Amino acid sequence: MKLGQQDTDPIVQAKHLYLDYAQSNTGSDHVAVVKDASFSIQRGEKFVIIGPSGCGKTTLLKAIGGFLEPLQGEIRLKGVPVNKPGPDRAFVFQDFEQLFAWRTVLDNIVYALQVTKRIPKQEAINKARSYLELVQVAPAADKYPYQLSGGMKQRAALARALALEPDILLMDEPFGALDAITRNQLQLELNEIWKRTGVTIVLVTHSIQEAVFLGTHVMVMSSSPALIREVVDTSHAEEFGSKEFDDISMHLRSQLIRHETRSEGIAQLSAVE
Ligand SMILES: Nc1ncnc2c1ncn2[C@@H]1O[C@H](COP(=O)(O)OP(=O)(O)OP(=O)(O)O)[C@@H](O)[C@H]1O
Repeated sequence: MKLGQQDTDPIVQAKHLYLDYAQSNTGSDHVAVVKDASFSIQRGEKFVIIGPSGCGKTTLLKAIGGFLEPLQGEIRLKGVPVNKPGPDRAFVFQDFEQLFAWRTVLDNIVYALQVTKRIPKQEAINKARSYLELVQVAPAADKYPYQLSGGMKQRAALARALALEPDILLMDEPFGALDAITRNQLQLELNEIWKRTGVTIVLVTHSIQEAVFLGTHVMVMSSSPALIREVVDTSHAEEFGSKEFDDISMHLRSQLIRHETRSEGIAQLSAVE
C-alpha cells in the first residue's frame, strides 16, 4: 500500500479516463472507446461492468490490468497510477484455452507461481494444491487441459488466478461459454470463494441476472464511445427471485434500453440478457 493510503481508500480509482485504439486502416488515427469515465472500486467489492456489445467493457478491464495506456485521465491502483501489468492483478477470460496445453493443471499453476512470485517449487506445489481444492478441481491436478471439460478448465484458470493471491481478480465473461447448469454452479462457487478470500473482483458480463447475483456493485455503460451511466449498489440483492433482485434487474434493464434506444438502436441489446 502506498504511504498515506488507508484501508478505506478505493483500491481502484479512475478519473476522467479516455481509452482508444490506434487505427491504421481508417481515415482517423484513433477510435474512441471509453469517454470521460470516473469511478472507484473499494477493497473487497465484486464490481460488475455491463453494457451493450462492443461498448468497451473489455477495453476498460485491459486498462485496469495495465495492458492499455489511457489517452487521457488515469487509473490508480492502491493510490499508484497504473502503467503496466503486475502480479497484483490476475485475469480470467471467457476462452477455455487459457491454460498452457503442454502442462498439467498443477504445473500450470506451479509455473505461474514460480514465474511471478519466484517461490520455491515445493511451496508452489503446496499452494497450487490448496487452490485446486478451493475451486474443487483437485482430482484433475495431473490432467492436461485437453482432458478437461469447459467447466473444469474455467475452474483451473480460476485456481491459477487465485493462487497468485492478487489484490484484484479481473474476470472477462468468465462463465459466458458454459452451459446454464455449470454456469450457475460456478456463480455460486465464486460467491463462496469471494467470501473466503475477500479478493476484490472486477467482472464483465452480458447477463443482468449474473451481474445482480454476483455483484456488490454494477456499473452500467452506454454504447461506444462508452460513458458511465450509473453505478448501482446491488449488495442487498443476492437472492434470485427476491423482490430486491427483480427490482434491481428491471432497473438495470430499463437503464440499458432507455439509453440504447436513444442512441445506437435496440439491436445491440440482444447481447444483454
Ligand atoms: N485491439 C483493438 N484495436 C482496435 N479496435 C479495437 C481493439 N479491441 C477492441 N476494439 C474496438 O473497441 C470497441 C470496444 O471493444 P471491447 O472489446 O472493449 O467491447 P466489449 O464491450 O467488451 O464487447 P463485447 O461485449 O462484445 O465483448 C469495439 O468497437 C472494438 O471493435
